[in-house]
Amino acid sequence: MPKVSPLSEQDVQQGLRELDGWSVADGKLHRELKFANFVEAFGFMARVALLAEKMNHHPEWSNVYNRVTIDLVTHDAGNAISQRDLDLAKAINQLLT
Ligand SMILES: C[C@H](O)[C@H](O)[C@H]1CNC2=NC(N)=NC(=O)C2=N1
Repeated sequence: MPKVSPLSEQDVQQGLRELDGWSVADGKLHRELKFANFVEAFGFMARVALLAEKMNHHPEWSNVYNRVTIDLVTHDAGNAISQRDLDLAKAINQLLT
């Protein structure tokens, strides 16, 4: 039994409407970001890392020079998208404003 409820497809689509820059790819909330340089990209990642730790919800992500690719999925929901993913995506977007 998953410890966290997966969201319905409809709830995911509804959530996406309020999340600029995010899509669903391979069943995960997905966003690709490009920064001016590596320091900007890694600085962003450091801020997201603190946020993720505070929210106890952690991204799958990668960095190549000035690009950061983020995938959000909930392992405790059987690797489905849950409200925790929408909440983290929203908090990440707020960091970018
Ligand atoms: C024990 C701890 O609460 C869990 O392992 C948390 C930590 N971070 C997590 N992050 C993600 N992405 N999914 C989870 O299910 C999850 N679970």
